[in-house]
Amino acid sequence: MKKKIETVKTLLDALPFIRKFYGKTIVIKYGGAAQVDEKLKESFAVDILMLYMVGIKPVIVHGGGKRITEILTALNVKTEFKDGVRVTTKESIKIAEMVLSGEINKEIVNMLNQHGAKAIGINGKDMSFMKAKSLMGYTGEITSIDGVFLNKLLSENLIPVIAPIASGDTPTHPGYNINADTAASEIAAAINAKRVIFLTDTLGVLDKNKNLISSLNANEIDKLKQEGVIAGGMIPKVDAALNAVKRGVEKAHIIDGRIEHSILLELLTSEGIGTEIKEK
Ligand SMILES: Nc1ncnc2c1ncn2[C@@H]1O[C@H](COP(=O)(O)OP(=O)(O)O)[C@@H](O)[C@H]1O
Ligand SMILES: CC(=O)N[C@@H](CCC(=O)OP(=O)(O)O)C(=O)O
Repeated sequence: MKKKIETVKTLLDALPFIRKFYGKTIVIKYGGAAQVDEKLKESFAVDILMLYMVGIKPVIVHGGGKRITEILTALNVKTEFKDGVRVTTKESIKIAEMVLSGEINKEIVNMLNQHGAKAIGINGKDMSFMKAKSLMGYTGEITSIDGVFLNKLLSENLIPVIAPIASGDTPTHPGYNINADTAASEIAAAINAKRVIFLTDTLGVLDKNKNLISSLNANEIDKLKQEGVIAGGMIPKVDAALNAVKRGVEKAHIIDGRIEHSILLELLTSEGIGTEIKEK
């Protein structure tokens, strides 16, 4: 009996948070360790299901950079990054789409649906909901997102699982590869999400002594980038988080996907993990 009361108390502890987010949209960038470790994949699926079952509307935008690099390397195709963003060639866009929209997207969709959710996998070419122009070869810069379409999916109680490939502007264009952090941020802004959460493979943003920085603003980000403390894949992530809050998303967090149930810890408890990115 005592144990049962404890369970009920635990549930009640989450109530104020559930109330705060009920009916609200949360964009989750699914990347890093949580995307490759089997146990963490399961924990991710359960977290998303929990949000969905209590009436919160998750939207998943996933990465898969490591897997793309693995396949390109196996095929002897060289690949290059500039400031954490892949320079995509005519050859690599096809592989990127195959990996992101095929293998990874369907794995996530299947995992969620097997747990009892109603998830639907899409990329920007579906309904042409996300369009882009060239930034560097076939790496794209998003030009438009159809938020009405995404909201329609949400109103049907579906969980959109989005691969970061955008449609080009001609019938034969192979499309554009978009950095998944950037895509998550633009999508969160387009649908006026309440939160955007970036799951990654570090505690959050670390300082030069490798200590976690719990909160960062635009000026501090600039400084850390100039000093080279924020580098590589963390550059598009902090830029994306900052862009989201500038465009009206209430809060943006970069959190550690290596922690089991990190999403629930962040949203449904007073713990607050990782780094919050603020405008000022
Ligand atoms: N200041 C920093 N704090 C934390 N990680 C950083 C920092 N600067 C660079 N990084 C690197 O950024 C990586 C996260 O970016 P990335 O590999 O693209 O992750 P993801 O797959 O989650 O998008 C970290 O694993 C780390 O190597
Ligand atoms: C243009 C660009 O950088 N596209 C990324 C898309 C996948 C991604 O962003 O994956 P992570 O989130 O796992 O890094 C890439 O090709 O790696």
